[in-house]
Amino acid sequence: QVKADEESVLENEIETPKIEEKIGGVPSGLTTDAEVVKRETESISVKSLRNNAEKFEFQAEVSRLMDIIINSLYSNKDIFLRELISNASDALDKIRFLSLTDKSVLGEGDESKLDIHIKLDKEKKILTIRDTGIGMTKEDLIKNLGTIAKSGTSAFLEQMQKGGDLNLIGQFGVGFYSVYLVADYVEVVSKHNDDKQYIWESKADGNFAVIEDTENEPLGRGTEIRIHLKEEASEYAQEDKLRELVKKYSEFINFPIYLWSSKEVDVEVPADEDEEAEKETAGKDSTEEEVIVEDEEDEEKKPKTKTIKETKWDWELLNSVKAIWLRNPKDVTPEEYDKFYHSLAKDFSTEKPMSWTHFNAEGDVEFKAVLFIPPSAPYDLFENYYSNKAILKLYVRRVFISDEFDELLPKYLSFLKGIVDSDTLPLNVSREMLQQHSSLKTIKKKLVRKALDMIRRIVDEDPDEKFGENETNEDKEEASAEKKGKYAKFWKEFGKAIKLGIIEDATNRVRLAKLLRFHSSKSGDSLTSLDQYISRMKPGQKQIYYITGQDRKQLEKSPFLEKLLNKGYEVIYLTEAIDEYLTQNLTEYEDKKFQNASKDDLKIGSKDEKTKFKEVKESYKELTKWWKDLLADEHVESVKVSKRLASTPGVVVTSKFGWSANMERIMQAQTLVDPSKQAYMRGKRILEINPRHPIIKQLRESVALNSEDEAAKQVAKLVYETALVESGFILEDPKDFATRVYSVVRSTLNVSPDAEIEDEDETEDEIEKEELQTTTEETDNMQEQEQEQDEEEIKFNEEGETDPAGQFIDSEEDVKDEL
Ligand SMILES: Nc1ncnc2c1ncn2[C@@H]1O[C@H](COP(=O)(O)OP(=O)(O)OP(=O)(O)O)[C@@H](O)[C@H]1O
Repeated sequence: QVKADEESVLENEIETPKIEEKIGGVPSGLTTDAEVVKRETESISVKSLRNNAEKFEFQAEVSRLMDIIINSLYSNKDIFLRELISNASDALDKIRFLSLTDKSVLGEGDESKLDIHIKLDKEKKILTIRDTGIGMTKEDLIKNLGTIAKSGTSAFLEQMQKGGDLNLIGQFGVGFYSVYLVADYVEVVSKHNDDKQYIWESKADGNFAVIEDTENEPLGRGTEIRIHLKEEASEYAQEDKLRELVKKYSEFINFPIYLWSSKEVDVEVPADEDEEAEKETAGKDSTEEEVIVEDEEDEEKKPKTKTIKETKWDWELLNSVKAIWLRNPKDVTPEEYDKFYHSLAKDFSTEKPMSWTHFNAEGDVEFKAVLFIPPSAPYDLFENYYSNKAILKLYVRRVFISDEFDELLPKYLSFLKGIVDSDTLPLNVSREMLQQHSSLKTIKKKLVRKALDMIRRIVDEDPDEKFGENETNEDKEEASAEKKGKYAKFWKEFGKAIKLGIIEDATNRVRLAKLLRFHSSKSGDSLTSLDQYISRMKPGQKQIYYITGQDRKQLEKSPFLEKLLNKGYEVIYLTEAIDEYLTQNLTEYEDKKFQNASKDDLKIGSKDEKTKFKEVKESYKELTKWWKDLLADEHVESVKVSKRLASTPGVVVTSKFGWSANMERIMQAQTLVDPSKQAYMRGKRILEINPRHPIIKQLRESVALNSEDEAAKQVAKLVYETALVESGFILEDPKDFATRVYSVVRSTLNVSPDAEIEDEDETEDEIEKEELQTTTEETDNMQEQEQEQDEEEIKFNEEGETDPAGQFIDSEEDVKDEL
C-alpha cells in the first residue's frame, strides 16, 4: 500500500504521459534474472526497447524537435559530440560545486575523479561518453530527457522553420537531442547520489523508456551515454575523427577528456630460435665471420631480442586543462581566443567575435576575466531585454559557480559573453550568500569599465572612425583593413544597448555618449559621432540640434529644420523610439546642450536679426492674438511668429517640457499606457507662423480689415490643422479637417458653397440593392475570369501571340458602369 502511494505521488509530481505500463512483463516465478538480462541484451542488439521498462511519451514539442533532428539532412552532424561533452562538463561542474560544502558527495577512488571518457566499439558501432558528474535520478531522466519542454524548444523549432542553423542548437538549451543526428537508438545510463542506477532509452519514435539498471556494471556516480550509430554516421566510429572533433570544439572544457585509443608501439621481444639459426648459416666470407664473431661476443652478454610493432590500448588525454583565463594574455593567440569564444558562447557560426578583453584585476578584490563581444546580437536580445540575464560564467578559484548571476554586469551589457574567476570571493557559501557579497559590486564596476574600454578600442582601431587625421601610411592601412567598418557593424548590432546604457547607467553616461552614432544632415550615408558633430559646429553655435521622427527621409524634409539647414547648421536625425528616452536622459555633451528642433525653445539668429525680428513680431501682434482666440478649443497655448520657417506657412511646436509629436505617437502605440496620463504629459502646443509667407501676410491683412471674416477664420483653422499634420501630430478630428479641405476645393473649382449633393432615388433603393448583389456576383465571376485570363495572358506573351488585355479592360469597365 505504502509503495503504491509513493509511486502515485511520484507520478503526480512528474505528470508524465506514461504509456503501456509494463506491458509484456514476464510473470515473476517463471523466469530468472539471468534469463531476463540475456533476453534484454539480445533485444538491444536489435535496438528495441526493454520490455520491462516503464514507457513514456515525449512532450509534443520535444517530439517535433526530435523529428526534425532525426530526419535532418543537415550535413554538419559533428555538433552532437560537443553538445554531449558540454552536458557532461555541466554535470561535472554541478558535483564539484556541491563538493565545496560537502566533500563526501565525491565518493572515493575513481569515482572521486572528475573527468570524461569516450570509448568506441567499432564492431557494434557504439560510441560511449561517460562522465563522473552529478548524474540523474529516475525523475531527472524522465523530466530532463523528454517530458519537460524548455522555453528554448519552441524558439528553436521556430528558428528551424525559418530555415535557421541547426548548429545553434546548444544556445536554445536542447543540445542533448542533437545525438539523434548520428544515432537511431540511444541509451543513457545514469547514477545520482540520491537514487539507484537507471537506464533511459529511446529510438526517437515519440517514446522513451526508463528502467532500473540491473545489467550494467555500477557507474558509482555520473552518466554514460551509449550512442548506437546510424549506418550513415559510421565516420564517427573512427578514433581519429573523434580526436579531431574534441580538439576542434571541446578544447576549453575544464575537465580532462580521455579517448580510449590504440597506438602502434615498438616492443622488444625475444628473437625466436629459427631466425637465429638462419643468421648463423648465412654469409661465409671473412668479414662476415668477423662480424658474427663480434656479434657472438656481444650475444654472450645480452639475451637475443627483436623489435616488433604492437597495438596498445590506453586512455589518451585530448585537451589541455589549463584554463585560458589563467594564462598570460600575451601567450594566448587570437585563434585560441576565437575558439574559446565559440565554446563559451555555444556559438559555432564561422564568424569571429568582434572583440575581446582579457585582464587581471588586482587590489582589494582580485579576479581574472575574459569578455567577448559576439559577432552579432542574439535573436532575443531586445525582445526579452528585461527578462534576459547577463550570462557571464562565474568561477571562484577555478571552480565553476554559476552562469546566472545578474550581479556581474548591468542589463545593457548583457550581450557580452565571458568568464570571471575570482580569488577573493568565498568558496564554501551558498549561491544566495555569494550574490550578496560586497566584492561583487567592485567586480561589476571594473567589468563595466573594461567592457566600455573594449568597445572604445573598436572605435580607435577602425579607420572609418578617424576624422581630422590624414592617414597616409600604407602599412597602417593594410593592418587596419580587417578593422575597417567594424564599429559601424557593432553599432548596427548593439547600438540600442549603448542607448539603453545612457538611460540606465548615469555613472558611465559620458563614456557611453562618446560611443553614440547618428545620421545627420551632414553625415551623408555614414554615421556621425557627437565629437564629429562638435568639430563641425558653426562659430558661436552653442547647441546640438536634433529632431526625432519615424524615418530619416521624412525628417530631412521637416519644416522645423528649414531655417536651421538653410543657415548651415547640422541637425541630428533620431529615428528610433528609444531616442525619445535617450534625449530625456542625455541633455548635454561637452558643455553643449541638446536642442530639439521641434520644441518651442529653439533659438536661432544673430543679434541683428533679433532686432529686426522684434519689429516683425510687432507687426503680427493683432493676427497672433486673433488666431489664438480662434483656436481656443484646440489646446493651443499660443500663436507665435516663427524664426525657424523658410517656405512653410506654419508649424506646431511643443513646449520644452512634455512630449514631442513623435513621443505622442510612440505613447499612443503602447497598449498599456493610461490615456489620462497621456493628456497630462502631452506638451503644450504652439502654432508658429512664417511672417514672410504670402498666405500669412494675406491673413494679416484680411483680419486687420475685418476680424469677423468667415473665410479668414476657415483658412486660419485649415493652416493650423495642416501644420499639425505636417509637424507629425495625429489629428483629433479628421472629419472637421476634411470638411474644411473640401470647402477649399469647392471654391477652387468655383463650385457654389450652397451647391447641394444630388439626392438618391429612394424608391429604387431596394431594387438597386438587388442589382448590386447580382453585379457583385458577376464581379466575382469576372474576377475568376480575370485570373484565368491573366494566366492566359502570360501564356500568350510567352508564345508571342496577341495580347488579349484590351478586350479584358473593356469588360472591367462594363462592371464599373453597371455598379
Ligand atoms: N551528462 C549529463 N549528466 C547529467 N545531466 C545531464 C547530462 N546530460 C543532460 N543532462 C540533463 O538533461 C538536461 C537537458 O540537456 P540538454 O543538452 O538538452 O539541455 P541543456 O544541457 O540544459 O542545454 P544545452 O543544450 O545548452 O547544453 C540538462 O539540463 C541536464 O539537466
